[in-house]
Amino acid sequence: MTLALRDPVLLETRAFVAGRWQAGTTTFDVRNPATGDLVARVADLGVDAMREAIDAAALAQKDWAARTAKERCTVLLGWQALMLEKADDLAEILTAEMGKPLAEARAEIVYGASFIQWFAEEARRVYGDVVPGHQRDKRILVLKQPIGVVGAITPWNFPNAMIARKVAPALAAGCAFVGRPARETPLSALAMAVLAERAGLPPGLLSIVTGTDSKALGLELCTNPKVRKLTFTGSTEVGRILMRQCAHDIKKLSLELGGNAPFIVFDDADLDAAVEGAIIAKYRNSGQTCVCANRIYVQQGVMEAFTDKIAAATARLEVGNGRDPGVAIGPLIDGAAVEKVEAHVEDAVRLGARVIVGGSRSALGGNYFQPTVLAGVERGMRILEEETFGPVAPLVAFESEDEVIAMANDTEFGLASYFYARDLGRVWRVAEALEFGMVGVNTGLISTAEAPFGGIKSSGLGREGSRHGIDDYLELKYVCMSV
Ligand SMILES: NC(=O)c1ccc[n+]([C@@H]2O[C@H](COP(=O)([O-])OP(=O)(O)OC[C@H]3O[C@@H](n4cnc5c(N)ncnc54)[C@H](O)[C@@H]3O)[C@@H](O)[C@H]2O)c1
Ligand SMILES: O=C[C@H](O)CS(=O)(=O)O
Repeated sequence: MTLALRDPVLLETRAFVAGRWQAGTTTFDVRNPATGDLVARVADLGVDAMREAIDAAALAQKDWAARTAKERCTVLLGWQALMLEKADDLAEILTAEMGKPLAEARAEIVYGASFIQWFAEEARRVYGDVVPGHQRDKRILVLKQPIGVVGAITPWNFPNAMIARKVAPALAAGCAFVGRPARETPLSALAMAVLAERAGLPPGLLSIVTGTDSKALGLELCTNPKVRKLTFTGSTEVGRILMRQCAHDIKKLSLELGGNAPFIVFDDADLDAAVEGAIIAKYRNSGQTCVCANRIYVQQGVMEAFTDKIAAATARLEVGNGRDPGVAIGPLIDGAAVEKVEAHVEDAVRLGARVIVGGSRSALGGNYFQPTVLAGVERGMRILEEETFGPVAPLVAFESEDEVIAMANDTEFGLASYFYARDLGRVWRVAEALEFGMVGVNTGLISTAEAPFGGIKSSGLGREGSRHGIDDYLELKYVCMSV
């Protein structure tokens, strides 16, 4: 498969390790989920390369931290500018390896770049404290210093933005960064490294170590004492493994994990707005986002009207290759993802749910699944208990506010949640009662660099973005000075 890139150098297949592009001795295939075509063969590196990257990061981090915040800011803003300048090529690469529609891929590039801009600016506002002393001869200072070498492991569903959301605060804070992208989607991370090098990031400060041995590469990041923080985005299951592996070194951890977002439509909602929000929250990235509406609760009085509207909107969504204009639902990442979605639908129907729209694999075959609306979904069906990670909207009826709050909170996860209502008292009550890290009120799209993204319970630890995001890459040092 040949990509039509204006800047073909961006399709880099070597790993970026310790300031050098390394081809390694073996490669792994990256294939287009839409067609199965080979996109590239990428360097398949192992633990030795990971150690080399970590060692180089430890050396480069000292000088980087010694630079002024303004100097770090300037380099990061140059990187951000290059990402925006090359957004079309970066989007082509992203769609080729991950499958999402091109328009969504380009939006992801802009979204990723916004984190680099945000934290470039935040770098200059890492303030410490001068605290009134507890004794006449004492002066209390609180310094904020970079934590050091940061290891990062990222998922395939947002191969640019999930790197950017981590590397930006890390570098802004004065840390060094060693990233290991998902084996399904390494090319976006490597293209970002090409631009980082062009932007003048010092050699060794940023490494992208590509390889298929997730466990060994991850274990090195978890157990190498030079790595002082691990930031992970992915499933809760893997997050638990990494948390255990980091325990020995008491590494600082950021975990952005799984979700099971409720989307609640009350009877005082603007139904057209609720449908618009549900379409975005459910079908963005073909349902493959951690904040997708996984459960759609509709108050009984408006269930029929809402069902008709969301069914009509869903039926209009075009399924196809993400490169084709007008396509809203691209392929899922692989066959296993299709099988999971299919199993959720079959389980729900077996237990009494009704297919309103879609309901099975697309006639296109391969990794395509029809956008689907299910009615009559009830507790006990897998589709409500597990993260479907696909284009299926399960509709669940409810009667009262208390009932739906209890159902919405009845999950181990606590990442995103959404609801549509116009009564002000209800908005406050429901927003405060939902046990999630994020709540969208009358909107289905909440993710932005300005806000703290993250969850509670089994959805993870820490926040990415906002003025809070950089704190996870800093250590507080208390200086007690006797004068
Ligand atoms: N909270 C968030 O911001 C967020 C964002 C995107 C995805 N996710 C979650 O990620 C999941 C989907 O992504 P995925 O399938 O890539 O998740 P995953 O957990 O299977 O993999 C994530 C990353 O971890 C690596 N990995 C897998 N096993 C590992 C191990 N034992 N040691 C070290 N690394 C290992 C993978 O290669 C990949 O790079 C969903 O649960 C989704 O909700 C969460
Ligand atoms: O699923 C991964 C991302 O966090 C989704 S978002 O674009 O940040 O909402």
